[in-house]
Amino acid sequence: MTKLSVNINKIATLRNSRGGDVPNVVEFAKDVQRFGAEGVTIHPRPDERHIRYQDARDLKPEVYTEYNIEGNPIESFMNLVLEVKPTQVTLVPDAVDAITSNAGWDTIKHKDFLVDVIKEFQNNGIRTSIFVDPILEQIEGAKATGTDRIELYTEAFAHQYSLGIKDDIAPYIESSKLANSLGLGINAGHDLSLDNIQFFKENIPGLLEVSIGHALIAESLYLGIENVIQMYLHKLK
Ligand SMILES: CC(=O)[C@@H](O)[C@H](O)COP(=O)(O)O
Ligand SMILES: NCC(=O)COP(=O)(O)O
Repeated sequence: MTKLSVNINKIATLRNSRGGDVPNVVEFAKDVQRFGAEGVTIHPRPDERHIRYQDARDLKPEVYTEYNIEGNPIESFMNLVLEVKPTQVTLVPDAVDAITSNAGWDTIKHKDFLVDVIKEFQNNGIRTSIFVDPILEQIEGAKATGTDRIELYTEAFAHQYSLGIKDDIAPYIESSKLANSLGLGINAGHDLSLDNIQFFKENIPGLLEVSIGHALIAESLYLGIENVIQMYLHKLK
């Protein structure tokens, strides 16, 4: 069974665009769990352009499913995660000015750094996952860091799938088989959607969790807009 963790970054983006508290990210997190989501993911970035560090703290008492915090383990992020103690931390090597995550770790080059950081989180009872491209050497390198899980970076798969090219699932299948044989748990994320999720899930053995944000929020708008328009029209009669 694969758990769905809803990434609520985009709810914070919308809230921040008006400076108030609409939509409220904590209420949204409570709702997605009430509707069946099995986890809540946030990715606080250093510029706090969407999720703020204070959101991470405010969410803690309300996330009773899996709480997953993603980010680059710079000092401020590490302190935040060690304070909040989520279920899982997902380490992502993104640059401060990155528009969104755009690469997995080089687990070989950054092995010593990752070993130290991962140990620190695990010693505090926090499960670790590291964001990786579907490259066999990088999966072996991930194993050597001591991480509990990997998160497969699915942007390349999603892009090819949207063009009708399904063969690019192959490196993800090979990487998953290797991860399973090494005892690494497998998560996946980035640009997964209603369109591609079933194909991805059916092909990846041992997929434990997917975190989905951008497409899921856009799909919620598309699928919810008719209902809301009807409600306005009713009030305007
Ligand atoms: C690691 C990953 O793929 C997601 O966290 C994604 O990067 C979402 O972050 P943004 O919402 O800032 O694009
Ligand atoms: N880890 C991936 C994630 O949380 C959401 O990525 P996306 O669906 O916003 O691309």
